[in-house]
Amino acid sequence: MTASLLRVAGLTKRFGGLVAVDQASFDVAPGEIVSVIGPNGAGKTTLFNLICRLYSADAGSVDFDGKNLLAYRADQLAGIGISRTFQNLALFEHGTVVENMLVGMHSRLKSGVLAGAFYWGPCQNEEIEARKEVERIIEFLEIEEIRSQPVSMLSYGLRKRVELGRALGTQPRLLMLDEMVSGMNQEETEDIARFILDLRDEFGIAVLMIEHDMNVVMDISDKVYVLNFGVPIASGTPAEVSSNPAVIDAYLGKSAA
Ligand SMILES: Nc1ncnc2c1ncn2[C@@H]1O[C@H](COP(=O)(O)OP(=O)(O)OP(=O)(O)O)[C@@H](O)[C@H]1O
Repeated sequence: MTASLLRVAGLTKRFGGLVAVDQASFDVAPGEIVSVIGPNGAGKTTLFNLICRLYSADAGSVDFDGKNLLAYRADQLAGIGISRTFQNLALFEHGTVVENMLVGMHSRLKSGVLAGAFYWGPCQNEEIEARKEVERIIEFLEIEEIRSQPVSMLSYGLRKRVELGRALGTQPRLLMLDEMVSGMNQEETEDIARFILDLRDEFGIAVLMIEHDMNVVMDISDKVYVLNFGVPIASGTPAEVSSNPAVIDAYLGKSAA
């Protein structure tokens, strides 16, 4: 049996009378790509926000690498190996590609703000290491040519790639991607799908992603977890889930079945 990196058990969130996530339970193994899918309002973003500690859970547990994740604050997650992108781009618009990536990395650098301001001793070494790491990520994501451009000048697809790069800057073991390819054209989508596979294959990074693009989900996921009205209705390989009658009903409606 593969040890799990992330284990979600019975995770529940209520907003007043609405149960937005109702006893979600699933595992992500090291180096595994797991997609969370479901129709609009199914509870996917709420599930992500629970795992990322933006919301507190009403019931259930989340363990990451054997640690009780619910005991951590959102700002501590990068330090223990979890990184996330957001549905809406969250970049520093006037900064260059390199600057945006460095901002992401500073959350995990150990030197204090004062040392950073004066570029002292250990801080100087960390800064050099951070810049080397940024260069590795830039090469991996094939964005050398735009490294000095302000993010505001870039196409949507390239901005998303920069956001992915920034998330990688914290050297995560689990990367959480929220609708990474929404709004992308086919070529941009295929590029991102390839990068996600390479992240797993080359660096062993596990990926938990919310994704509406079913081609991407079916092509690259090891496992798929399906929510509908907050309730888990299926989990399994892409082939198992796509032939599951409950999933077909949830997406197409019973009348189409
Ligand atoms: N902060 C909140 N307060 C009250 N209700 C909320 C809140 N956040 C989400 N909800 C409700 O919880 C349910 C699940 O929403 P959620 O955004 O998690 O779904 P989703 O699957 O991510 O949807 P989408 O695919 O449209 O992004 C919805 O009915 C939504 O209206």
